[in-house]
Formats: sequence, C-alpha cells, structure tokens
Amino acid sequence: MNRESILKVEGVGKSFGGLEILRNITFDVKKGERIGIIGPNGAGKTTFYNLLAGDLDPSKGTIYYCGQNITNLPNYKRANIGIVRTFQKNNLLTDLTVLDNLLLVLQRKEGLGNVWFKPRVEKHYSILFEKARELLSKWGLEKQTHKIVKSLSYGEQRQIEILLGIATDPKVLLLDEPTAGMSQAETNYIVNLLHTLPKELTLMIIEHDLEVVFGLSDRMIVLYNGGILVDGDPQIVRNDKRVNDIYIGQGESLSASS
Ligand SMILES: Nc1ncnc2c1ncn2[C@@H]1O[C@H](COP(=O)(O)OP(=O)(O)OP(=O)(O)O)[C@@H](O)[C@H]1O
Repeated sequence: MNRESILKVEGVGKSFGGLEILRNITFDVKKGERIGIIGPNGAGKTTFYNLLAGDLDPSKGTIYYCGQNITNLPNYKRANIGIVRTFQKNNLLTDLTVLDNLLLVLQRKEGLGNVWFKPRVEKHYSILFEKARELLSKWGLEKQTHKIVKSLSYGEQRQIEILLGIATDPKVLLLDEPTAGMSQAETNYIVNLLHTLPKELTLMIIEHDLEVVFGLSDRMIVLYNGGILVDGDPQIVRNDKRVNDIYIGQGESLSASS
C-alpha cells in the first residue's frame, strides 16, 4: 500500500558550538506509521525530537510536514498543526487536579487558551468538561479526576502526561520514553493504550524498554553516534549484527525481547 508522507527529514544535522550531535539525518515518515527510535545513551534521540518538535533549530537540513517546510517553525505552531511531543520528565502542573490539567489542554485545543487563568465554571465551559470527562472515562481514569497531580505516583503522573498529549488530537505524536520509571502494570496500561490509538495517528517512540518498543513499532530507526545506523523492519533490526553488538555491549540482548 502506498501511504501518504506526513513527515520528511532531509540532511538534518545539529551542532552545539563545535560539537556535532546529529549528522545527515534523512528519512520519510508515512501517515499512520509506528516508528520506534532506539540507540544507546547519548546517541542523539532527544536532540532529534527537539528538532522535530521545534524546541531546537537544526544547524543543517530541512524538515517538511505534509509537504510544508517547517524547519524553523516554532514549537507552539507545530503543536497547533498536529506535531505533539511528550517529555522524558513530567511536564504537568502538579498543584492542579488531573481534571484541571486536562481542561487546560482542551481549552487550548478549542481556541480558548486566552481564558486559562480565569476560574473554569462548568456551566460556562460545559463542552470542555464533557470532553474531559469523556476522555477520563475512556481511559479508565475517572477515579483520578479530582486528585491533585502531585499526590499521584510517578507512574500515574507519566500516564496523565501521555494522555494529555493524546487529548490534543495530534497527527504526529512523539513519545519520549513513555514507560520510563513505570511499574509493570503501569507499563502494560500505556502499551495497551497506545495500541488502541487511531490507526491514522503517526507515532514515534523513543524507548529503552526493547520489549515495549518492538511490540509497538512497525519500523525501527537505530541512532548511533548522531547518525542513522539502521532504518527498517523491526525483524531486520533485531537481526542486525551492528545493532546487536551495540546492545550486547550495553549488557542487553535484542533476541530476548520478542
Ligand atoms: N544543549 C546541549 N548542549 C551541548 N550538548 C548537548 C546539548 N543537548 C544534548 N547535548 C549532548 O548531545 C548528546 C546527545 O544527547 P541526547 O540527549 O540527544 O541523547 P539521547 O540519545 O536522547 O540519550 P539518552 O538515551 O541518554 O536520553 C549528548 O552527548 C549530550 O550531552
């Protein structure tokens, strides 16, 4: 099947001062692809997300989204057109409730971002409240609705962070280590949730848990020393000697994570 290209990265590089962190990154992402991004610590994975999400400008190269050159488009404009990221560390407003965090995201999505500082009276914003409750119910999180975020466990907070990303209705969702620091049950919750996302949503997943990333991806990109070492079918990546050598060097085995 010939799927439409949604994201295209051509010859992208990033240097900090004289230090080249990423070089000549080139690939094409089709709508609805599920791409796992793996590589050892310091390979440049997060820097690469910073370039895709507009949190950093590349030193070289061009990034296209739906055919539009977005290389220097700021992060909030990319979020508005559908490129949304989650972070390795939580980015929530921890003194607010789960519902309030969700309402803030929904408000922005509905173009009501300018009223975020006003008290949200349900009768004036019933559409937002309805949508928030619908999402919390769909995700099985009704019990968390009125909990203050900082009272939740680290893993629960990470779940909420990912759910906020999904609530914005992205076209491309960039997940940065979605299961880091989670218990097995919390990891299973996230994996199941990601499996239920609409097929047309394009997902990119940086993940150190190889079982999780191989289970979710239909394509894998291996970053190593700032470049793409392998880009292809997960089975090919799993059997690639160079990739195995890197992971065995780190004390891990790719073949164990089937
Ligand atoms: N702002 C910066 N200034 C200088 N060097 C940086 C900056 N940001 C990242 N680096 C360096 O770039 C390299 C790649 O970092 P990056 O965080 O992208 O790697 P990573 O693959 O995401 O690693 P990890 O798996 O540990 O999160 C590292 O050597 C890091 O120290």
